[in-house]
Amino acid sequence: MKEPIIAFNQFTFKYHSQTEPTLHNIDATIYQGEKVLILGPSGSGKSTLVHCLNGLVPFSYKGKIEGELLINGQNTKDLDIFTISTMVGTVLQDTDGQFIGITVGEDLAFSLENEQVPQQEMKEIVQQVAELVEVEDHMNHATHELSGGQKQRVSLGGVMVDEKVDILLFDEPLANLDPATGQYAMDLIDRVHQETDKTIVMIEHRLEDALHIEFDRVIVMDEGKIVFNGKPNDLLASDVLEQVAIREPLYLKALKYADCPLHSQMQLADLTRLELSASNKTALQQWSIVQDDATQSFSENILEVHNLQFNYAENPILQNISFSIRQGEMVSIVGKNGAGKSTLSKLICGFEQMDSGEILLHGEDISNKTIFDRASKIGFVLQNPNHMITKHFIYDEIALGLINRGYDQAEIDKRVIHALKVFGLYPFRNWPISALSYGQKKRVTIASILVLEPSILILDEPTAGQDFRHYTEMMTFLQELNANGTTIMFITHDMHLMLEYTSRSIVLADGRLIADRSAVDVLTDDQVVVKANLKRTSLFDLAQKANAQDPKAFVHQFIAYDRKVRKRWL
Ligand SMILES: Nc1ncnc2c1ncn2[C@@H]1O[C@H](COP(=O)(O)OP(=O)(O)OP(=O)(O)O)[C@@H](O)[C@H]1O
Ligand SMILES: Nc1ncnc2c1ncn2[C@@H]1O[C@H](COP(=O)(O)OP(=O)(O)OP(=O)(O)O)[C@@H](O)[C@H]1O
Repeated sequence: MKEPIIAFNQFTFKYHSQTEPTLHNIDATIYQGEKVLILGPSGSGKSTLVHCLNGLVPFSYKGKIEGELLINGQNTKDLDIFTISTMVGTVLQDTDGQFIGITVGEDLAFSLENEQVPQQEMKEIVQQVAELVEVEDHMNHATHELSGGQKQRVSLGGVMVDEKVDILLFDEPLANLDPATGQYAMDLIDRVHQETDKTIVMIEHRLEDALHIEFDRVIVMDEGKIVFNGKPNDLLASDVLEQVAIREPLYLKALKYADCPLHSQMQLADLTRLELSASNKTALQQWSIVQDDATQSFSENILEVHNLQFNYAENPILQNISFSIRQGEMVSIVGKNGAGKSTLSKLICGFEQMDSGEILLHGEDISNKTIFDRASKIGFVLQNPNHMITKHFIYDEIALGLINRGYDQAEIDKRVIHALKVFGLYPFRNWPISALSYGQKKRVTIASILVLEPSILILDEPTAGQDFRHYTEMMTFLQELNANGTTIMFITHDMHLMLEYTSRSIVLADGRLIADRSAVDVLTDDQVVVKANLKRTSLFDLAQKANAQDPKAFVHQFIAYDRKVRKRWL
């Protein structure tokens, strides 16, 4: 039997600024070398739990602790943050808060420098790790010049360099990674685990992607309490995930919709090993075919991009990009980390100036328009909410754009209160933004743009860091907005989101547009999938495994049925 490495005993934690504890009576033991996944809806206390483990609670985030937390048998109340950091390494949810070095190379070398590792050895280790996380071409780049996914890779590399820590904590390591890199990151974490026997604790909303590797245990949290602590297959056979509104792997949801009972012996956590009986297969094949593929017709182009070219210094970032968006469309922009998706959005909104090409809005060239001018027509929601937020209180943040545009107080109140309600933020309206979870902050930033009622809305990964209920609410809200005439473009790494909500996908790889087709067509074209680091949805694989006649129709059927079921939540 392995030794306990982490033990929460009747552990309760209350932030000073809160009236109620965020964590209640947590009892959980994690053993040396275990791989544990922590799930839970937004605001359930997952990050707080992780912060207790790495010492940020109570050293940076003050509050009151009751009960005890032991790491390696030592009570954390007797330890300082430096000692904790020698035992626990963390990849934070917001990677920007974590970078120490100015360049990628310096950042990766930081912990080795602290340990006074000889120069030559340090260089070799840093090079090796940079190659592992595929950032070796960016060693001299400043960390703020990286794309979201590249930052995530450097953070992963940062903890892997650090050989002395026994426990590795990952707070949503997949949030900004493209699907293929996400799988690669999970494999990498698994490999580090196999080679070092470190204890791995991971928080991840993308359950299906996390289950790409085998976890020993899953802990599910809800409202600061543990509601499940057991094997992945047992969890997947239970209805716990449904109760706390966490998205189950799609292939399992499809089995449930087709009335196939799930048992933990069916190897539910791994689609490649999933055991389907003959009757399961028949049930899936008979899944009635509903084509909801009504082709929409759109009128004029609202946005046109012609031969756009953009370099950062000497580096070509976007080359020869041309596409158009029609009034009323909802389009996804997908592709590899660093492909240029965020840069493209910044060029459209005027945060960067293109080197050549043309951008037309309603047929008019907007190249000379300022960011402020463009912002009343084109709303842009950044990937990282902390890059957008400037105010202390939620209400003020959402009202800011309206105040800048000179709306009267009554109109401001009306719009802000409506947005607070729609985004589930009304109960928190008087809170400081610093007391919100990452997902909650993200919703504040989207609300702050939507109150301006732009005619095109561009969102950079709107659902990253959101739990499933908020994901559904957000996407339903965007759909309604779209149905009422707002044209929407969003960047996403979530393949099912792209399939479910957008009729058309623009695919970028290495600065070039490599496909502009229906989402289903994109995801069934293996060449495009490989080139742009995308991933087929598991629904296709399940349909094939069940010998269903038409896997595409199976996916459509799932989307239509699932949408009806989820409408009941709203
Ligand atoms: N620094 C803080 N000060 C005060 N309260 C906080 C602070 N950070 C978090 N909280 C409170 O703790 C609750 C849980 O936040 P936490 O970040 O642990 O949730 P989470 O499960 O990780 O959510 P998400 O999935 O959205 O990141 C929040 O709803 C908020 O009320
Ligand atoms: N300020 C900057 N200076 C120099 N290079 C930059 C800067 N910002 C981004 N880059 C580079 O431009 C390329 C495109 O970045 P961009 O953020 O547009 O990618 P992305 O497709 O949105 O990626 P992700 O999916 O990881 O968010 C990357 O190689 C990145 O390193």
